[in-house]
Amino acid sequence: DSNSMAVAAVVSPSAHLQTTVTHRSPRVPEFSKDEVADHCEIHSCWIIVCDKVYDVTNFTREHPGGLDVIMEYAGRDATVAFMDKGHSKDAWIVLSGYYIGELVKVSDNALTMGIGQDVHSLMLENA
Ligand code: HEM
Repeated sequence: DSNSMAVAAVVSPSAHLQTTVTHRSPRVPEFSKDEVADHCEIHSCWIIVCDKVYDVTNFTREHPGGLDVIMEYAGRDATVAFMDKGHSKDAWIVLSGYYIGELVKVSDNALTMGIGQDVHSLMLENA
């Protein structure tokens, strides 16, 4: 029925704007901070950069800057570290190859109240 259909504008990792029709399930996978945090090991290493989630498991050993600096951020937000190092455009392209989805957005209200991710996790748990 028409209620279960939604038209969504989705920005793909390659930054092409697409209009797509979805049937309740979101087109781009979304992960909570807790889900990302579960992937903090050498055999499964996810990181967050600019609210996007990357599975860099197969890259850690190839990283020109070394395995350790990435593992320091395994399961966590590496935005500041990644930016501070001043990675090249190539590094951003390499990173984009490991994109798996978006970090869940928290409602503006929750953010304004300063509660953020915690509230969203509770909502998911009680859904
Ligand atoms: C996980 C995503 C990451 C990717 C895809 C990535 C990619 C790269 C690439 C391609 C280079 C080669 C130089 C360049 O192109 O800029 C590089 C170098 C480097 N990266 Fe990363 N990097 C990542 C995360 C990090 C993090 C979290 C740190 C933490 C500080 C870091 C620190 C460095 C350092 C220090 C170098 C310089 C190595 C050298 O002396 O040549 N990288 N990275």
